[in-house]
Amino acid sequence: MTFRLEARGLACERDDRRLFQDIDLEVGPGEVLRVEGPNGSGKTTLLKILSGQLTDYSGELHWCGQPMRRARSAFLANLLYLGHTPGVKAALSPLENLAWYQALCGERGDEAERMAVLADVGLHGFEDVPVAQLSAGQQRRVALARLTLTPRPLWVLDEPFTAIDKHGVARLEQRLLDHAQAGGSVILTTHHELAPLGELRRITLGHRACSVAGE
Ligand SMILES: Nc1ncnc2c1ncn2[C@@H]1O[C@H](COP(=O)(O)OP(=O)(O)OP(=O)(O)O)[C@@H](O)[C@H]1O
Repeated sequence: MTFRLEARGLACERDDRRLFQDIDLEVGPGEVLRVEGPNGSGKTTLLKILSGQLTDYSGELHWCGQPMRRARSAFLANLLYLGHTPGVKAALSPLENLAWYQALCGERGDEAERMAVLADVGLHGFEDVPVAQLSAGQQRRVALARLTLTPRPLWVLDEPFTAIDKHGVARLEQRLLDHAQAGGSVILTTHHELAPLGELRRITLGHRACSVAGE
């Protein structure tokens, strides 16, 4: 699996306030990049830019050496983005949510697969309960089930550990590590202290100059 997301000279302003500037980064197979910074420093904004959801920025984004505007459909076919809210439909059950995700991705899947993935994220017995009746951590787990259900090489995850219990955190850390070791890559934000995650690099927002460092 060969792929590379590159950003050169990224800068973004909101309401005449510069959030970040001069961001250069590259992410490829086996790599994990953690975006750090205090509340309001622009982490979510940067992740939305890197996942092709925002276009009001300056600088350049390339996917596999091609400008993003030309590579967009190939890029999106390789991307799995999970936002800082679970993004699940409250009126639907976990099973129905996963079927809906699969339909959005143009996949049919089957119910046995969805049941197995939900059991894997600790939702056995809750498959048919409306998501509105699940706890915050259980709702997050429905979203996290997509990591297994919709295999994609590049994961962009905004605060994926939010509301997850201690055991779930350890499972998710292992899941991120396994993904990187299998040749995938992860860009994430988290206020949670991470266990060692292979090729972890950090980019820190919230200073006049942004910094990128290895572990
Ligand atoms: N659509 C928008 N319009 C105007 N301002 C925005 C918009 N989106 C974000 N902002 C502002 O940009 C700043 C950065 O927001 P962002 O959500 O990227 O920060 P963050 O680092 O992810 O914060 P947190 O750690 O609290 O999640 C905030 O001050 C926010 O109010």
